[in-house]
Amino acid sequence: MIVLTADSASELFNAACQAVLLNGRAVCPRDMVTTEVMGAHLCLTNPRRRLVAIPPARVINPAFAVAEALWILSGSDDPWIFDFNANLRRYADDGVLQGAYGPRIRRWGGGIDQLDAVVRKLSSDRDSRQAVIQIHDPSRDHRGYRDVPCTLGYRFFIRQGRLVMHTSMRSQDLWLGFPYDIFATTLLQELMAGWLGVEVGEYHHHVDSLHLYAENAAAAAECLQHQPEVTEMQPISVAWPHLDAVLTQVLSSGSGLPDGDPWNAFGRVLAGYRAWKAGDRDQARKLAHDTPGPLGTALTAWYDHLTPAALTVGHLS
Ligand SMILES: O=c1ccn([C@H]2C[C@H](O)[C@@H](COP(=O)(O)O)O2)c(=O)[nH]1
Repeated sequence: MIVLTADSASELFNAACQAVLLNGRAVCPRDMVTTEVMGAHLCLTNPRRRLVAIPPARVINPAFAVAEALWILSGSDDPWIFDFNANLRRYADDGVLQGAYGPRIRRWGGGIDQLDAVVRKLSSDRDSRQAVIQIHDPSRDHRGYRDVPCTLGYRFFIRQGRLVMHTSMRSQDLWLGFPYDIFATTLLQELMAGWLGVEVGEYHHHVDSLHLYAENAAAAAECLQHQPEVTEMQPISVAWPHLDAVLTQVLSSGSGLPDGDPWNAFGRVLAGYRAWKAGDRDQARKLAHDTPGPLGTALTAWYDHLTPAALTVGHLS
């Protein structure tokens, strides 16, 4: 069991890499060698410091981080997400990621919007311990699909005027999964805090199997030689009744959102990445340059890091 606390996702990521490399044991599920720590409690004290960056050892694709977070929040399982990360296609059955979180969060059992349920629960009982979002679904997750959700669920608590969030994961790939998962979950936490009219509190990430695949172990060790980059994203919010309209706007074109609005920055990052994939490198770099804050810087870093070989095989995370 490891317990780590940090003020930024970058520092938490580096501390977790160190802990897994030092204490991990080899296991081989699905015939893939990993180094694993059983039981990890990772606490992020400032959830707006959600971007993992350990340049040059770990550079993430912020466009995929944004795209995946919005894809989940919008309740989607649409394959458009593969445009932002071609690797995900490998986990699809019938062209769809059967473990997609979005439909489970927004339409559990075909109808229950669990975001709405949490908003209502904590609005009516501020101290409640019942604000749960369930993701693991035994009626679907034992059917043999390739994609079984790694996240079991989320819990939310208002304590000392702040929204504290807990996530439980059965399985976490520290290298490929963690930077994107923590981006999405802490964005959900911040939006939920806004819906409830409270500040953002601590974020707790509980993982059963925290692992590094053998192919990423050397890169994880390399991270320990570099300083974690600490950045903080500007506060973001949207009124609960407007969530779906804003998501649709950002995901379609991003246009019409005011400059300086963090949703506008999300739209630019998505548009920039689409331009990059369409081969318009100048426009892609311009959009990254014009995106204020750490997201724009991270997107430029991602473009700089891409190699021609990586592009040809579509290996984009
Ligand atoms: O949100 C996710 C989804 C998947 N994974 C990783 C964890 C495992 O390495 C792999 C799924 O494999 P199984 O645990 O299902 O065997 O994907 C994550 O880290 N985060």
